[in-house]
Amino acid sequence: LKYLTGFGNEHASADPRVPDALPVGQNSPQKCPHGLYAEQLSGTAFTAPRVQNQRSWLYRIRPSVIHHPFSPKSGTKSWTNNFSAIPPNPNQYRWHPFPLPTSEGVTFVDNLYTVCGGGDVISRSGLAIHQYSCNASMENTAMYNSDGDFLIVPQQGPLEITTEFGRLLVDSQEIVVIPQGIRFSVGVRGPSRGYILEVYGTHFQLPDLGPIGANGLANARDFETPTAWFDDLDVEFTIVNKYQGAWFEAKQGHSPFDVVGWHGNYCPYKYDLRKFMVINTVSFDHCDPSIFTVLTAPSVKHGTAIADFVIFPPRWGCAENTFRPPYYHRNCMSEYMGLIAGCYEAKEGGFKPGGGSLHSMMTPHGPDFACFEAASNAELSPQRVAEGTMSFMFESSLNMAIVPWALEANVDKDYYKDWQPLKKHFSLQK
Ligand SMILES: O=C(O)Cc1cc(O)ccc1O
Ligand SMILES: [Fe+2]
Repeated sequence: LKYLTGFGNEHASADPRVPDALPVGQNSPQKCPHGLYAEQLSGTAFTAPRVQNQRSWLYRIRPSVIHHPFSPKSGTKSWTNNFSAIPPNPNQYRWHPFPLPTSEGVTFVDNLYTVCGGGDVISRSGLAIHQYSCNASMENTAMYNSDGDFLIVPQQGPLEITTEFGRLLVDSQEIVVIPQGIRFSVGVRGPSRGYILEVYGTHFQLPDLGPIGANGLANARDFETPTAWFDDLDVEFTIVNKYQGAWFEAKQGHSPFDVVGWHGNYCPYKYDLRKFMVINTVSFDHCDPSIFTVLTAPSVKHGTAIADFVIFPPRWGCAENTFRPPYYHRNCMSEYMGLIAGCYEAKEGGFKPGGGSLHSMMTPHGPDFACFEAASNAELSPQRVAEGTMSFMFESSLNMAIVPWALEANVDKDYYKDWQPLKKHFSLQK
């Protein structure tokens, strides 16, 4: 697969079978090349400031409008975007790895599972955190989200994603962003599992680098957008739509992946987390995890995100006279964590790949007992931190509610015991 590189670029792409598919010098000629239809997909208000404005023009065999009416889709009982009526729960939560399907033929769209979230889709500000697990490819089915953007983090199994903009292969240790409204279909090669961060009313952007300078963290050139690819299939297709947190489906007589060429800056993209340029202390103390921000979905309050996507990649630890793992802390933000591979530096046990944890607003957390004792007594030579690891955090300025089913299923009921053995080391003698 070929990709176009760069974050937020104004791209143009035509399927190599029809290299002159794009109109020249204008978006909407009286007749488009090759009898294609022009269709604009807007990702921001028409009048959004130029630096934020996002839209793409799609040149397709048929416009998206040719479909039958939507009716409610069944089988989505573990999904919600409505967090307003859920009883609050301030406890530390940890979940065992999310189970893989136990029967055959389970597709991505069939097995989506909400864990927690906050804000709301109607007033267009908020987030939701979900998991998926599946073992079959979506056939003649496409989905799109009217409510917001999906940032998908595969933990096990590569995803073969077909979109209106072309095809992407997204393996574990990579992430993909499918912005609001873009139709896509997910293929898998076997049992597959991962996490989804959904944000509404905002889009992901690269964080400012401030004094770091012009380079570093996730470099813009490492983001990859698909190149145009179309199929011309006159077969029955199901279009699945999530709208105001509810799932619908509609039939149409052709493939929605019929975009022969497109141009614009509103498109899906993927990023390989192993390309992240890690910045950290070379003197002393533990830096705040904001140094590991890959993407941020800003709120209207500057510097305060609806959600940050933060990773903890392998790196060197060399801080002197320092307790090197994460500090104990209480945060005015909500922190959901997941583990893609390996072991997380603040936990010696219990937190497993495919699992998750939530430390809600002001809920205390930090290294478990074994981690504290080991790191307090470790020799402070330069050390690789957690070779082969990749964990992440979805950090939000919103207060999140845990959905009722995630308070029951898969919960590690012993999580609080991680900290109970922490000893009193205090002594009046220095
Ligand atoms: O809670 C966590 O493990 C995430 C985290 C990591 C870190 O290095 C500093 C603060 C923080 O919240
Ligand atoms: Fe934390």
